[in-house]
Amino acid sequence: MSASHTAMVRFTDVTKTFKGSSGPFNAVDGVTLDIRKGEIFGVIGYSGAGKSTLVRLINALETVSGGSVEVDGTDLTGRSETELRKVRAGIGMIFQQFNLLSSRTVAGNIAYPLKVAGWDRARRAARVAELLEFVGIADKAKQYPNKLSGGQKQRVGIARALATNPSILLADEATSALDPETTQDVLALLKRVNRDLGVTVVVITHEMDVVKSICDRVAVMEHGKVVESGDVYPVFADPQHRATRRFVGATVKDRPSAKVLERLRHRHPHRLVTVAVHEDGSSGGRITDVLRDNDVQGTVVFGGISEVTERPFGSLTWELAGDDAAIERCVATLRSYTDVTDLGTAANPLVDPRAEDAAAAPDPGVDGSTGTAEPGLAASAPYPVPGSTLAGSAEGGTLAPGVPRFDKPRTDGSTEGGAR
Ligand SMILES: Nc1ncnc2c1ncn2[C@@H]1O[C@H](COP(=O)(O)OP(=O)(O)OP(=O)(O)O)[C@@H](O)[C@H]1O
Repeated sequence: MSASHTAMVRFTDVTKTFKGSSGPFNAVDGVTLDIRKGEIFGVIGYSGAGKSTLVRLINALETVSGGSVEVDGTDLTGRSETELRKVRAGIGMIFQQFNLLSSRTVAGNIAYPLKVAGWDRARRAARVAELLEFVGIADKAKQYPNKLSGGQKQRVGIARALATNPSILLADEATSALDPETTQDVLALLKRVNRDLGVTVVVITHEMDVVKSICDRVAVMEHGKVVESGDVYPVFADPQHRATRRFVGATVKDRPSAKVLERLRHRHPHRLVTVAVHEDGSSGGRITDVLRDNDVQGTVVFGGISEVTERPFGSLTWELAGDDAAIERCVATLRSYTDVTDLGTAANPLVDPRAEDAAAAPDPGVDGSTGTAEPGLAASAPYPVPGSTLAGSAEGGTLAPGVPRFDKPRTDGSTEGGAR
């Protein structure tokens, strides 16, 4: 559904202090943020960043130490338990481990919150049938949770969370225990919950892929603070904070890391430049025009294009060979309409700070300040483009027949021609 600009949740200078083993610390530290009615909002951060605490403040499972949280216009500060229960009734929640009652059937799990809310048997049965249909597991009504797959369990969790018609759904790492294919199915269901039912969805995750797939806007958290927030596409296209660059780099994997770059330079000693492919997806054709007009030979030696919020996103790294002045003219022209990162030549190498940040991305389960693990490297994707040559020996190997052209981005979110 299209989001309005009215705040469904408003955090104003919110702090949550816990007692730690070495004294009090702020798990949430001065957060000011609006989550709009009707949007899918992502909160991303490494383990311990404060995401769960922030979200638990929305349904008053935690209370603020400072600042205020408003839900649909109601300030939660100083409310009685009875008043908070009313607010909570409008908020559903799903969890990584599903939290289903093992002693109840699927139907029994979904009916449970309706029973608590005092619905009579006939109304409960009708609502449960409707929800089972909506989440696509009508045939599993009489099964017990231990007979279900992870994806089916999460569908039960979603149906249960939606039972009393909440206006907000909080999803705390809801796909983290699922395989990639099931993750996509559950994310598609969350999108339907948002679009068809008008529910505002707040997604907590440590995976930028989740944000990339379904979120309208995102907040990046580190050490209790929101370090960056905004519409998902611009955050991907121009990440400002190091933590954001790490998340983006780890999911898109379109830029060669220092190690890969070193190998590329052996095979491609001429000028290397990384050219961003954004929004309208037309930069591919324009690059070849610019090269042709300046009599510069271009070869794609690395790259990846996928989709972010259903728009093309990624970059291609080119080797440019020709007259120095002509190459400078090409780079200047390309810079007039897209982002160009100059990687220099084998003799005069330059680094890409974004690729460096991505390569330094820690394991998602680890706090961002301490990790040093390197994410998997994308194999490069050499493929022919009009007016340019193919890097026969480029990183990552051979040219598969039918490899799509770079100006036709794939829609499955994967790196073209490369392992992910
Ligand atoms: N009730 C509590 N008492 C004390 N410390 C807490 C409490 N709840 C959370 N914390 C601490 O607050 C910090 C933030 O935790 P939080 O669970 O919000 O982070 P997170 O980003 O959701 O991480 P994860 O993905 O690992 O759950 C962590 O250091 C955590 O140990």
